[in-house]
Amino acid sequence: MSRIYLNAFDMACVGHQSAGLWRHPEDQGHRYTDVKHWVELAKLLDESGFDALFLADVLGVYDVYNGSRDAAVADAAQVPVNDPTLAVSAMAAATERLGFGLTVSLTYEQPYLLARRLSTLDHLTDGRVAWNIVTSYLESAARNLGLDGQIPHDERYEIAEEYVDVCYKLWESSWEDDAVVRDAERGVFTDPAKVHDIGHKGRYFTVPGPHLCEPSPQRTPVLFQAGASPRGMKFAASHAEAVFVSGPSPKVVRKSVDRLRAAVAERGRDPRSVKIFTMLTPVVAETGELAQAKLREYQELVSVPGAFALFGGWTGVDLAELEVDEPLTYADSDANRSALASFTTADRAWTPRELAGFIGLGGRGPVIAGSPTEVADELERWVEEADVDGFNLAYVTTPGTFADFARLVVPELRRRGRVPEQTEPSTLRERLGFSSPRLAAPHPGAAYRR
Ligand SMILES: Cc1cc2nc3c(=O)[nH]c(=O)nc-3n(C[C@H](O)[C@H](O)[C@H](O)COP(=O)(O)O)c2cc1C
Repeated sequence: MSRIYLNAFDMACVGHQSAGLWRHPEDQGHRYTDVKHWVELAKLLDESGFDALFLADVLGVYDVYNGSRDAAVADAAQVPVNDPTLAVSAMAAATERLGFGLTVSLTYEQPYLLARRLSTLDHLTDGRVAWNIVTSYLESAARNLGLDGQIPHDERYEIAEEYVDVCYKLWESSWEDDAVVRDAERGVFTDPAKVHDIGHKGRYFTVPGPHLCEPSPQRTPVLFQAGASPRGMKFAASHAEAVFVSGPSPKVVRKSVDRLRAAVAERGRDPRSVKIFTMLTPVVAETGELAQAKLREYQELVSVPGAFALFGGWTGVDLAELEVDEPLTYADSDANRSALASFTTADRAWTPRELAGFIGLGGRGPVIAGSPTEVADELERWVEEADVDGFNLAYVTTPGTFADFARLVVPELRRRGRVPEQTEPSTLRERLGFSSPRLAAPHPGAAYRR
């Protein structure tokens, strides 16, 4: 019986994937500015057996729907949004096992800075950090970060290839393991002979010097990737140790998973070593009837404009320009291509009316409502049919969705041997099944190790 990995999927904002649900009396999303909110959530997840808290991020507002940001702003649809990385140290100090998957776009920040930030967090979390490598998708982000518009989709991945190369050099090869000697007698804290310049001069980046940080427990954080266009998948096949995908059905997700595992194998890596997570929103109660009643209550609070604002940002498609029963068509854009493909070419073309009923709760992934056994059955079906290793569980209300899942579904998954009893503290890489805290060959980053 294979293990099912569980991440809680959240964002440093009020409304993440379920637009309008901030109006639910139990929702605590508005406390995203309170560090205690994050610490309480981290403790809940840590104590109940979640593997990681996975935090999404965007660097712009969603302003495609109706050509305006008003719907997103009014509905708190991923705006206001704070920096996701800053509460992590506080959460790490209050937990021992929980990993932290941090989405940071590489499109608008120099690798030298990001490598330092992630090394710092790897130190402060005792090796429990993952970097979700994304290249962004919002025009509004590009414009506010000094560009006229987005860098073309595939070129962003070309930049990404060089970007991670710089990071590997900084993380893996700049400081030798025994560089820090702390020899008080000789007056040497770090042996200068064991700190090396990386001497990187490439097409996009120049970094002559050494990394600013001494080696952290994992050196390179666990590398997640999210982006499943053909170019995105090529990138993932080389670099990702874990991949985050999404889709409305196991059939749609399975297509991406098969392509991805085949591409990983082509690069000489074990396709099963790459852990694949898909997005899913659980609505669970003691009985199936209670769960269905809860679902109906949630559905009444969905904001369709808020949901369409999110969809517009993800895909670049303004649903206001379509008739309500007009099927969507696929066209390449500089937004998130796999998001649009999953509602057009991957299976069938959805209409705005259908999307309104689907993405309002749980965004681009499915909502599974039921009793603990029904939800566990569905998770097992997804694992089987989509061939995924785990889930990024999105919330309808926070922390309510996570607390219900922890109380009702985790014990059921444990009974089925899908989730282990509380494990010993370890690095996140080891928790995800790798034998060492460090990147393992044949990962390209491991080649830089001295
Ligand atoms: C499931 C999933 C989640 C994603 N989450 C984020 C995110 O939180 N922030 C972000 O900037 N991009 C995110 N992305 C998109 C990536 O930025 C990606 O590099 C870019 O949109 C191109 O995606 P594509 O290769 O699927 O076209 C996500 C993509 C997927 C498939």
